Amino acid sequence: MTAALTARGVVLSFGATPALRGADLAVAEGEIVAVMGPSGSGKSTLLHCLAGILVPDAGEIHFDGRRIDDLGETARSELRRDRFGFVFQFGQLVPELSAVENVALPLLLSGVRRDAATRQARDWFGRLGLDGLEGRRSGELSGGQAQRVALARGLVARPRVLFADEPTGALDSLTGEQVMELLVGSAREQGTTVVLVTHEGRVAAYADRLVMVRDGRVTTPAEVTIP
Ligand SMILES: Nc1ncnc2c1ncn2[C@@H]1O[C@H](COP(=O)(O)OP(=O)(O)OP(=O)(O)O)[C@@H](O)[C@H]1O
Repeated sequence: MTAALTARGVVLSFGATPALRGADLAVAEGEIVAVMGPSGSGKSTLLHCLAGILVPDAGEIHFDGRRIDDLGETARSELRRDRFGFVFQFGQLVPELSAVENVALPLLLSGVRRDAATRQARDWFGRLGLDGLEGRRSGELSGGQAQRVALARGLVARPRVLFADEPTGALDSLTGEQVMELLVGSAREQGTTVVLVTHEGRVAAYADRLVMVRDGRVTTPAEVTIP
């Protein structure tokens, strides 16, 4: 297996609160990995370390064979902009922008010209069943529609890795499943590796593999059930 993304012995505390205590995870190229575990166990912190948002106190993060946790802030933010996509629980669309402008944003930030960025962004509306909603602002979209727009924004720049933190957490189960179908379908189509944090078993079931985070460490589900 070629690992796209690896965490080795990652330790991180917030002040006196330990969040990760030696987390190890290797995610293969194109793999969709679900991360589950109790509240406060360190799932989001692990995702943020893998994505170069947080810098571990100890341990290493490697992406594409290159160590990334020791890069400076600018290099890490360029890496996030050029190689990674993100979808969060509440979509976090920019409320002042239209749906299509939100989707085009990552392309514009990467230097794609506005007309080309808008064209590429528009393509996603048909693919995700959002035709006709291009001009709406986030306040004029349902939760499921807003999350599909957020998904389009996360994938439009064809990231190598999509980080999804509770992408269905604010949706009812049917809408959540529709979002997951689109997320997984689109990621597979473009070969995007996915790290998916979720509380829901039925959401995790879309992944190729499930790992558990407990007390700041990664285990497999089998290890958890062995007494
Ligand atoms: N910014 C922060 N400042 C202080 N403590 C934090 C911060 N972020 C997380 N923590 C603490 O670190 C630990 C791990 O948090 P994390 O958010 O990674 O857990 P989680 O498994 O994602 O939880 P949840 O499922 O509730 O979202 C928790 O004890 C949490 O309170």
